Amino acid sequence: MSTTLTWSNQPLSGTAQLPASKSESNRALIIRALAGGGQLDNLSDANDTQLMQRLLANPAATEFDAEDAGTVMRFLTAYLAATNSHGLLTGTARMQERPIKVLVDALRELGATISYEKQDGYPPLRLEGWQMPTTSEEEMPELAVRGDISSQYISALLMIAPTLPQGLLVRLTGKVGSRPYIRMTQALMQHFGADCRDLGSVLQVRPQPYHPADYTIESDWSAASYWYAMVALGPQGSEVTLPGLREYSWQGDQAIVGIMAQLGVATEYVADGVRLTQITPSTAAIQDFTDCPDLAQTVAVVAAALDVPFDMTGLESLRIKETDRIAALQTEMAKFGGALTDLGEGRFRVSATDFRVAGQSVATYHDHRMAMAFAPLAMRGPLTVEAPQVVRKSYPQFWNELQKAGFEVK
Ligand SMILES: O=C(O)C1=C[C@@H](OP(=O)(O)O)[C@@H](O)[C@H](O)C1
Ligand SMILES: C=C(OP(=O)(O)O)C(=O)O
Repeated sequence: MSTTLTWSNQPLSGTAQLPASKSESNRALIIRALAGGGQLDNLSDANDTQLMQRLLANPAATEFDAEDAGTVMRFLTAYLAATNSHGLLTGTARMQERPIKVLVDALRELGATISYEKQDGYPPLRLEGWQMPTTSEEEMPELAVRGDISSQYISALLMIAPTLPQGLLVRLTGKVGSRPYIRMTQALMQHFGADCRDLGSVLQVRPQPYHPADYTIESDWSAASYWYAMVALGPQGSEVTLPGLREYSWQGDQAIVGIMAQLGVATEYVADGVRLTQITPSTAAIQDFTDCPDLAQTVAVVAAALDVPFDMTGLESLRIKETDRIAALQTEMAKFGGALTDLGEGRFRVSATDFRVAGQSVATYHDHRMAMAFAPLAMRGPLTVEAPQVVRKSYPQFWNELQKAGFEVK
């Protein structure tokens, strides 16, 4: 299946609906389950969140399928271990290639019995209960956890920490990627009454139980990035309003505001969200994506289409996400005249030679962000997106919203 997109040549205008943040939603669901209650408003309709809800609703199951959802796989591993559950935790073929050893090693140190069903270090996992090691009464267990593969391991450990008899001290080692996601975890934990402290490379959680609390999930800043791209690439005068985004956000992908200011989009905070308008883009730019890896695809495509030479660093984690996002970007950008060149030492350069959108077909590699990052190119010419249903992972209404905004979606 594929979807063909065409744009009318009119400026983009109006209001677009975003999904709620899947990162906030999936944390709130885990923490609420540990807190024993609380009202969550505006939970995401993303498949990743619907899935988390279904799996948490049936804790006595013997098999849990996290599909392609990284947060579900990682957060549930810790949650099921800490709640002394027994069962198999599995996922898609790609999920079985996404590493989980750092988290499993940490949980084993804390007393969980977990084994690998297939390949060491990767799902599926067999969980066989939890036995706290006998340490002296007051001793807070301390774990050294590397931060350079996925922050989701650290978030997963932090969220279960208030339920451990002595709490937990996590000492982060190496380069720490996706740090804002760790801060979001701590913020939500605190909202539900946990005592967690950020001492730089040491994160401390005291054994103080969660209490039920209510929370309204913010809209998703990563999803907003695709509307930034449409304003950047749209005809002169394009603008859009995105409700549900907050000026003081827990989401690191709010970094899109500063990045897109360099690529021709101004952000104004309005009563209930943001309004995006066009401004003149920079002639060249550089950006570190260590804190906001999910924005990399959107930005690479826009920079190439605008022919703004753009240097990107901090892309290490992109190779182990829904697909190898570096390879996928390189292959698909080349179809239009764009390039993402590896300059070595972690630096990539986006460039373009006669960038043109003229009916090309974009492959999506089971990756929602490949579909959504390339779709805005349709503002510049007709475009086909293969396997368009991939967007359901984080933004099921994406194509409907494009249609409402004036795209022909066939
Ligand atoms: O904790 C989270 O909600 C997420 C953390 C990030 O992953 P990594 O920590 O693996 O970079 C991000 O890419 C993912 O989409 C969501
Ligand atoms: C990487 C992503 O998700 P996850 O790691 O949770 O599968 C994403 O949504 O871009």
